[in-house]
Amino acid sequence: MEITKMHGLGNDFIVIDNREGAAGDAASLARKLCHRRLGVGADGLLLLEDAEQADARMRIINADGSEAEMCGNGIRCFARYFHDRFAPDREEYAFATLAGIMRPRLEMRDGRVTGVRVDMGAPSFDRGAIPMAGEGSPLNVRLEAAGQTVTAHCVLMGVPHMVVPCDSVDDIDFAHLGPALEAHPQFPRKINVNFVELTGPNTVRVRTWERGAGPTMACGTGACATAVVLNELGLTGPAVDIQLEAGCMHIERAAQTVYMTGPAEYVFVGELLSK
Ligand SMILES: N[C@@H](CCC[C@H](N)C(=O)O)C(=O)O
Repeated sequence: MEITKMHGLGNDFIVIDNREGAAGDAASLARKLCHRRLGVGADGLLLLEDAEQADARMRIINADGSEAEMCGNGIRCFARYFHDRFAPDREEYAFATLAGIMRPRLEMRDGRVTGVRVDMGAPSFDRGAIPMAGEGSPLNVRLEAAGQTVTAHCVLMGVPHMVVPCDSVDDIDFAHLGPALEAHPQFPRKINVNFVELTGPNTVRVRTWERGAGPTMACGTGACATAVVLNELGLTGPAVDIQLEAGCMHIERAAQTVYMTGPAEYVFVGELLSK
């Protein structure tokens, strides 16, 4: 079976053409291949499947085998993969995901893909949609986790996200707070956790602890969630640069949607000898 390793700002994926069911039991394949020592190493699997009302379906299986509704960095990689293999004459695609249809557009220079801009759809502050137990606005929640009290702002951006502003993302107890908040009992389907630090009027550093994958180098839906929440709180304008260890993602909040722009890179194409 052919596998393609790709990444978006270090959030890494193994892409598999699963139109003929090559992946088999996707959860156990993800756990095996994503393992950093016993497998290839990745934050998740991206499976390409047929879709009726879109160019293709993208499924995202986290490293722990759980299936997520959407993946921002993943869809940029998926768009580049789809372009190179199936539709090199086009630059815009519609991909079905569990969070609805996503519309990436490739940015090209001299015939090369330099980035991908994606219409990520509308954020939701509906408690039931996130989903989140209790009452009141998800935009201002106090939570007890890992012996600390945390003020969090929650939003559904295809997948559930919590945004936790802090003075410095380097000084938080990431290793304990991340998993404790991810699995906090108030979130029945768990949640992605973004610790965010404003570094300028419209620039933000983000450290994400992902549901089903733990610490990742970047999170596309997390970057969108961060931009939406900070804008909603009046702390930034509608467009922000999200600063990550491996580079930058640009997020723009529009009236009914959010646009994410960032890179999508290949690591290698290889053959898996046994599942
Ligand atoms: N890395 C992703 C999000 C992947 C899904 C997430 N782990 C979840 O389970 O919600 C991104 O770039 O958006």
